[in-house]
Amino acid sequence: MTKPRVLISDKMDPNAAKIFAERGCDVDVITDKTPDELAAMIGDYDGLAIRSSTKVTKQILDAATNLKVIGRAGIGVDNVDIPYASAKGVVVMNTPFGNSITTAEHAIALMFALARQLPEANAQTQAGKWPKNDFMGVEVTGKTLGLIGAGNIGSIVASRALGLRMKVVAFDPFLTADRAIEMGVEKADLDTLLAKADFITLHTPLTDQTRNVLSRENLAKTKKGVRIINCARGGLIDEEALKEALDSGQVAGAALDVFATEPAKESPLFGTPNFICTPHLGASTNEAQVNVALQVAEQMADYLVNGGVTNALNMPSLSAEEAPKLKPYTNLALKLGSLVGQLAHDNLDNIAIEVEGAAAELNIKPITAAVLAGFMRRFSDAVNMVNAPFLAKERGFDIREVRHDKTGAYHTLVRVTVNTAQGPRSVAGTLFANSEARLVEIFGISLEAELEGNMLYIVNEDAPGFIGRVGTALGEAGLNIGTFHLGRRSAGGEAVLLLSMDAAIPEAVLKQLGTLPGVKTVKALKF
Ligand SMILES: NC(=O)c1ccc[n+]([C@@H]2O[C@H](COP(=O)([O-])OP(=O)(O)OC[C@H]3O[C@@H](n4cnc5c(N)ncnc54)[C@H](O)[C@@H]3O)[C@@H](O)[C@H]2O)c1
Ligand SMILES: O=C(O)CC[C@@H](O)C(=O)O
Repeated sequence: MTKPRVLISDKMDPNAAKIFAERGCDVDVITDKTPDELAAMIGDYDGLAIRSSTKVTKQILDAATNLKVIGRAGIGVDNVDIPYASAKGVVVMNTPFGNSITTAEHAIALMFALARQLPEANAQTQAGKWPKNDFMGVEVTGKTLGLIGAGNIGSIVASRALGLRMKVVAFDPFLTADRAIEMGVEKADLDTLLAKADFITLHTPLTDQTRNVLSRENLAKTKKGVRIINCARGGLIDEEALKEALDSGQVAGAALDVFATEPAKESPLFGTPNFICTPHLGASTNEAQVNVALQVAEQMADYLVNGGVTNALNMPSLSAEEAPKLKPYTNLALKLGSLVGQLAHDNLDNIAIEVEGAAAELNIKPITAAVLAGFMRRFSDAVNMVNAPFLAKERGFDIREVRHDKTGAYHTLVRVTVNTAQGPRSVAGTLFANSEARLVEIFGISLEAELEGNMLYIVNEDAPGFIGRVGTALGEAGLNIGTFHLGRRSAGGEAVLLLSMDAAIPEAVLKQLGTLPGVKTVKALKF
C-alpha cells in the first residue's frame, strides 16, 4: 500500500511531522507559500495540516484532487471553506481543547494588563520617565466579569476569574441553568451582562449571530468605564465604534488579540490611549502548540491510515477501535445503496436504512453515509461518505434510520428501502464470516449474491427454458458468466437473475435480452 502523503503548510511544532512519520505517512513541511504555489502542489497530497495562515479556499480545494483530510492545529476553522470541502468529500478536523487553557490564560493576562495599564507603564518606565503617579489601576477582586460565550475557553476563564474572587455573569444561548450553576456563574441575557460588567471578555466563534455582538449600539449599553477583552475572533467587535467609545471614556480600556482583518498592519485603534493588543497570540505557548500539533497529527494519521474519525466538523466521529469493525459494513452499505441507486427509476427523495442483529449495535451514522454515497453515485462519481449526507440534505432527501433489537434469519442485516411510485422497494445484505458483503434479498425476493464488478440483472416471469436462453444469448455474444444467482417470488411468478460477468455488457446485447419472452427488466449493473 502506498503511504498517505501529508503537507504541513503552516509553522507547527516539529512533533507533528514526527507523529505523521511514525504513523506511516510521508510528510512534507512547506510553509509560507502563496495561494497559487499551494494550489500547484496540493494535488499530490492526501492530507493538509494547517494553523491559521493557510487559507483553504475553493481554488485550493479544486486543485486538491487527492485530498482526504484537512487538520487544523487549533480551534477556529474560519480559514477553511468547510461547505466546499464537504461538497468535495474532504473531512475537516480541528483540535478543540489543545489550546483552550493557554487562550484562557491570555484573556486573564490581558485583563490584568488593562486593569494596571502594564504595557504603557512598562514603555514609559523603560523610557526613563518613572511615571509613578500616572498609572492608577483598578482591582479585579469583587468586580463583575461579563463572559460572552461560555464554551471550553469561556468556562476556563470563568473558573480563573472566580479564583480571583470576581463575580461572573455569562451570556450564551446554549448555556443551561444547570451548567451555569456547575460553573458558578450567573446566566444572563446580553443587555443585563452589558449593564453589569466591569470587564467583558469574548469567547464565541464568529458567526452571523455573533458578528458585531459588541456593536456601536451595544457598546453604548455597557457600564461606563468597562474594560473589554477579545481573544476569540475579530469581527465580534465593531472596531470603529470601539475607538469612539475609548475616546469618549465609555470604555476605559480594550485589549484585542484578534482583529477583523489579519494580519492587522493598521487599525483606527492603534495609538489610542488605553488600547492594547497582541498579534493573535492567544494560542502561542509551548504547551498549547505541542498539544495541538500532536493531536492534529494523531487524528489525521488515524483517519488516513485506519479510517478513524475524531473531532471532524463535517463527519460523525468514529474511533480507531470502531473503524475496522465498521469497514465491512460501510462496504456492504455502499453496495446496497449503489444497487438501489442503479435500479431505482423514479426521481427518489427518500431512503430508509434499517439495521438489525450485530449491525444494530454499531454506530449507524457511517452506515447511513455509505448507503447515501452508494445511492448518489448515480448522480456523480465524486460522491463519498463525507459529502453524501450534505448532498442528500441539499437535495431535500428524507432519510430514516431504524435500529431493530430483534435478530432475524441473519446474525446481522442492513436493509435499504426507497419509496417508489410502485410502493416501497428494499434490498438487504449481510456479512459472511463477519467481513464478506452479500446481498440476501432484492425487492422482496431472497437471493444470495456478491455485488462485484460488472453484473447483469434480469426480472422475468419464471418459466422453463428461460435460463438456457439467457446463457445462449450471452454465449453467442462472447460474454462469459462468472457466477449465476437465482431467486423467485413463487413458482411461475416473478423471478430475478443476477449474473456476475467477466466484462461489461454491450447495449445491443441488453436490447436483445429484453426481447426474450417473459422478460420484464434487463439492466447492466456496475459495482
Ligand atoms: N486567540 C486565539 O489564538 C484563539 C485560540 C483558541 C480559540 N480561539 C477562538 O476562541 C473562540 C472560542 O473557542 P472555544 O474553544 O471556547 O469554543 P466553544 O465552541 O467551546 O465555545 C463557544 C461558545 O460560544 C457560544 N455561542 C455560540 N453562539 C453564541 C452567541 N450568539 N452568543 C453567545 N454565545 C454563543 C457557544 O454556545 C459556545 O458555548 C473560538 O472563536 C476560537 O476560534 C482563539
Ligand atoms: O494557531 C494559532 O496560533 C491561533 C489558533 C486560534 O485562533 C484557534 O482558533 O485555535
